[in-house]
Amino acid sequence: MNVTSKYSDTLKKYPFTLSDGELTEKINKILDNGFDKNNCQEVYKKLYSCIDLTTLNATDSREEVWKFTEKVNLFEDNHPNLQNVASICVYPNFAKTVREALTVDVKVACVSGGFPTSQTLTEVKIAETSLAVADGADEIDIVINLGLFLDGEYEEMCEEISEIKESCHGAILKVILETGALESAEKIHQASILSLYSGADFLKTSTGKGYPGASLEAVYVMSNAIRAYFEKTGNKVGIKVSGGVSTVEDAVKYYTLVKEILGEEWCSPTLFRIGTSRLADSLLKAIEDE
Ligand SMILES: O=C[C@H](O)COP(=O)(O)O
Repeated sequence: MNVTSKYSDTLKKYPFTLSDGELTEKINKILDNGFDKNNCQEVYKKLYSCIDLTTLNATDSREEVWKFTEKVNLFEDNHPNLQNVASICVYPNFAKTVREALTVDVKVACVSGGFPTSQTLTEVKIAETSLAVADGADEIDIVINLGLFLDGEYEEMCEEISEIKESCHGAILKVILETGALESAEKIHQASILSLYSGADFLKTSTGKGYPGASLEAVYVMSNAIRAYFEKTGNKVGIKVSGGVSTVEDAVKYYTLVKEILGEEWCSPTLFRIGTSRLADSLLKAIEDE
């Protein structure tokens, strides 16, 4: 058996049969039953602790990233009863700055691998990842090679992810599917399965750059892929919702889908994250308003 058929065979073990109409119906049913009970202060607090607080601007500088980190440091003095965000997510050239500035127990996450397009040489992706980890990154967020995936070149796509995983040297690897660039729910399902079998510790929806961000459909499909993979292998992989998540209502909807599909165990920063540059203040306001 050659390697290409290995990945095609893996996909055959995870058939996808939902029509778009059925997908919408299933999502609506989960939200009708679960949204109201999750729309409460306890969940808002949990959601805050699941945030990957993100700054990914072309204009980011060491000084700005340092100030960004200081706000996270001060959070615990100002909100002694709340759990801090899970991580600060930056470009890899700021790993050292965040690591040096952090005085609280929050992870350093770096986008890598030619983020956000993933259009660079594998060797560059590996070097970028190793250097970010050496500079203090605990977590690495990379995008799949979308061109390879859409061309059906699964072997090359998966081998590259596995090689980058090795260059993480134990850091958590989040694999971004860029779901807004995929053509169907079935493609999102297939990209999920391939990424899971390539060593992803988290599946992540979107980069927040250039394509539509997270959607309920994507999170439903990815959560079900993670569940099916867990049932077959016993491996628990996390899910990160990102790209355009800015309202408390949207965050609670995503939480509700993940909780109903994957269960309570997935509802903590170990297995659930929201990557966002905009949600934190709204969530904090909702916590303080209640
Ligand atoms: O990885 C996280 C995303 O880039 C954040 O996207 P956002 O700026 O739309 O919240």
